[in-house]
Amino acid sequence: MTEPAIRISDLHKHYGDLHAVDGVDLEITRGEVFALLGPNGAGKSTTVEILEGFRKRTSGDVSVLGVDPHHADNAWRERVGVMLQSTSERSALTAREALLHTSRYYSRPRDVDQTLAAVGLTEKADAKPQTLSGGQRRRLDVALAVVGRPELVFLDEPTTGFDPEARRQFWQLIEALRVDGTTIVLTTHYLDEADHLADRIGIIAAGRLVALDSPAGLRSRASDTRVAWNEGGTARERLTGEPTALLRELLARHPGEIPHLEVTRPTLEDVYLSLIGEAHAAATREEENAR
Ligand SMILES: Nc1ncnc2c1ncn2[C@@H]1O[C@H](COP(=O)(O)OP(=O)(O)OP(=O)(O)O)[C@@H](O)[C@H]1O
Repeated sequence: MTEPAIRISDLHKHYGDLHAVDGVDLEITRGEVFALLGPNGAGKSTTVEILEGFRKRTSGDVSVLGVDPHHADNAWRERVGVMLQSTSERSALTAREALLHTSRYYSRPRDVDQTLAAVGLTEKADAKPQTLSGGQRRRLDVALAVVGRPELVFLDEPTTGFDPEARRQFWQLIEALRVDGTTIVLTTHYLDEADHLADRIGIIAAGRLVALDSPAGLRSRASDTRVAWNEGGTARERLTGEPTALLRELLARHPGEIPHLEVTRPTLEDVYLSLIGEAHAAATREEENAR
């Protein structure tokens, strides 16, 4: 079996009394696109920064591309792409110059102009970062993270501030990286993004991994489908685990069209919100028991 890209075992990070990461176990396979979701303050960035080698852990074992990131050297850095939050903000270099400069640190970099095109910045190649919009600057940050052709790339909230078209373009870039065999770890607050891109999703709440599954696997945890229709001028709605049986019943009652029929499968957002709600309820119970 090949070594996973990332292996985390019983990871803890404490800031004083706060357990920002509270016993996370996780393996991410090579070539996988993995999305880490969770509410603000859940511990996503802390976890990712430990994996990037930028933050010291309190305890636990971490291996990234076979190396403990806390003791990583330049050879390891070359294999790992990191999207820093708006690194490009205060650069005196143009977008193309910044990419060229960064690409020189790598032995097999991507073509700079192709990378600019992949993030939709060709027209802004000669612009200085401070003249770019927030979304464009973030696209440059993404380009800087991938120009070195890393084996593994960390993208922390990569599409925050992107317009819908830029987000679709970013999704295409991720698909292209996936085809290249790049392992991708991204954090996001956009559930549709995780649903669209990720092979697996990890949901983290209060420093603990509360779910780990494929998008389809997560969606299937919500059993109830919403069926809405109109009966005798009154809007009706039912949540059911057996929508087909309900539809048969309705068809028998309505020989023609069922008026205003709507059948809605639960979304990933429904499942996410219910998991986060359960995690908060469990944390509150634990706190009360500890008192
Ligand atoms: N340097 C620090 N010192 C003290 N507490 C910190 C520090 N960095 C983060 N925290 C706390 O640790 C917790 C986890 O923060 P983290 O940034 O990992 O969350 P996150 O899931 O990335 O949130 P967001 O979605 O808002 O980016 C938060 O309660 C935060 O306030």
